[in-house]
Amino acid sequence: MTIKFGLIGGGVMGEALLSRLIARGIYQPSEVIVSEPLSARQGFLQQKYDVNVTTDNGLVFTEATEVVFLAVKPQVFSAIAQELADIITIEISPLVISILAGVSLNQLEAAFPQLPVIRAMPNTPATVGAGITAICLGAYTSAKHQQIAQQVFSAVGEVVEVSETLMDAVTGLSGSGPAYVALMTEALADGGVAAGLPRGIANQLALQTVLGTAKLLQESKMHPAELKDRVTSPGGTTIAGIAQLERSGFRSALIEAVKVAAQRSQELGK
Ligand SMILES: NC(=O)C1=CN([C@@H]2O[C@H](COP(=O)(O)OP(=O)(O)OC[C@H]3O[C@@H](n4cnc5c(N)ncnc54)[C@H](OP(=O)(O)O)[C@@H]3O)[C@@H](O)[C@H]2O)C=CC1
Ligand SMILES: O=C(O)[C@@H]1CCC=N1
Repeated sequence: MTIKFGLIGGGVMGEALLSRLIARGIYQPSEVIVSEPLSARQGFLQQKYDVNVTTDNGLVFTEATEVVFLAVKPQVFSAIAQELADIITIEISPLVISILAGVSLNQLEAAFPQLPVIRAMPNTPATVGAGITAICLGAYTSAKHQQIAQQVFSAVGEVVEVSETLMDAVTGLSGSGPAYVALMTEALADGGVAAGLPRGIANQLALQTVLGTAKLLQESKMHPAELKDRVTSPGGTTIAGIAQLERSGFRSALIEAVKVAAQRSQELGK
């Protein structure tokens, strides 16, 4: 069978994408090739998903007819671009989708001359189909390429299209955001334990509070400030907790975290 989808880098995000694309039947396992340096990881991916595996990134480019998906760390991008320089010819024209933080369309188009390129930023909830991905289109893309990217990322959650100037901000917010929310969930549970709850119950209460609040905000379309007002009884417990969060700079800490992560994304592209 023809190989349609090539993945370079079968790590956390590569596997998240791969698993959903196969589970949803968007690509058959035999239509997929994954390039991975570690043989143990290769074996794992081959056994779990029944896909073709290789250590040869060039083979991924020459075999995949529809999409080559780049999911390596930004720090190895220039080495990979050099390695592939002789392979990129006008005879091959897959859509290149990169999820590398900070790596710009200019850099991608310089590495893959004349090829259609899409820069994207998904996030880890993609693993359970609850991700959100921002995409921006390169100069050689067509409506067909946009449609392919929409289909690929819709398999793992929501998709938004943004201008490239916003991609670092997206990375600082939704790309890195799952880690901030995980940290907050852990801290909420720790607070519960400090207040006397058993660990298991504290974890369950913290997790369902985060999940339920997100669901309520999404389904009701309520502004977060309105929800906060609804929870705070005059002279009650919540306003006491919020006053402490404000004294500790909670909101400003989150704002600064997103800004610093966006700056780091910019630096990674240099
Ligand atoms: N994790 C996240 O939440 C998100 C990550 N991203 C972006 O996704 C990319 C991948 O991140 P993530 O999945 O977390 O990282 P991982 O380290 O889990 O995955 C990268 C994979 O690439 C492999 N690899 C390393 N060098 C090469 C090479 N020369 N050729 C082929 N494969 C190679 C690694 O193998 P080995 O382990 O053997 O080195 C590893 O399996 C990054 O660019 C990141 O910016 C984007 C959105 C969210
Ligand atoms: O931490 C990182 O660099 C990557 C990009 C977004 C999430 N993880």
